[in-house]
Amino acid sequence: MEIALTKMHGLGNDFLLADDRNGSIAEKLSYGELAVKICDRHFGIGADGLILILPSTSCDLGFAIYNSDGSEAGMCGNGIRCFARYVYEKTILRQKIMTIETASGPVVCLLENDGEDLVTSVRVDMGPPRLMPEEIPFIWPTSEAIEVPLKVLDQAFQVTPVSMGNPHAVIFMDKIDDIPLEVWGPLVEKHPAFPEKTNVEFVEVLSREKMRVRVWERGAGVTLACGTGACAVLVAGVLTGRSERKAEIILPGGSLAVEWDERSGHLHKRGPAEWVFETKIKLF
Ligand SMILES: N[C@H](CCC[C@H](N)C(=O)O)C(=O)O
Repeated sequence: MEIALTKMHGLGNDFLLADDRNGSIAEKLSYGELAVKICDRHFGIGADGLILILPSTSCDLGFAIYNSDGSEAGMCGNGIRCFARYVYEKTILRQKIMTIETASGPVVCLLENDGEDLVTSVRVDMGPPRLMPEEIPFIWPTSEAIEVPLKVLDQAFQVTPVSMGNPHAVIFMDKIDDIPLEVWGPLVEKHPAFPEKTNVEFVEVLSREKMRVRVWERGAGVTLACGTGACAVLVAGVLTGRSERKAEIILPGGSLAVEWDERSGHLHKRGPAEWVFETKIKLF
């Protein structure tokens, strides 16, 4: 079976995109199986995840995201920008404002471009944060969980759980450069308080408008950036009194401008989406 794949990235958070609007891939193998095969950085092409372009009866198009471990996620902030640029420049959907159906609800993207009609950045209305423990999900006895204790090894982290359609555990620290991310990350990701596991963001506050983040992603491990994570960090920064509602979120792969709009309650973020290469693979 031959599959056309396009590699793109958003701040180094890299994805393989496949157009399966006709369902020809899904007929042969599950998207989770395909993700595991092609995202492996040694036995496959290598990526943090697989993104599918799908039909939709309620929105302009459908979007699905599978992590490199084959698990499906409800949303992907960097991936949706790549998706929007892909469908626009491949003339699948030649409109600058598009509504995309995702597993966690509709998302609106606005394409920005230079004179040559090449997309230079994408603004995304990411919708509202979900903060009730049962929405995240996070096992907690009360309706509010802001900076609550989470025991991991000899650490008692203060966690602010936030969902952007996928779960995030935001942990503020004085310094993040020397933390054992590959030790703490998976322990928080798989902590029993998060029944569907969680993405993990360790945050260093530089000012009320600037925060630095290191990310351990659910189902993917260390990534250079996480768009939903950047939104979750801003929400946690506001809820804990550390940040304004508009801030620069600095990730290892680059920065995202994120705003928690007071009027709508929605998160808005703006960032790049880059092409890497196109290929066709034969799966054996
Ligand atoms: N690993 C995430 C999905 C990818 C999200 C991330 N790449 C982003 O840009 O938001 C999860 O399992 O919820």
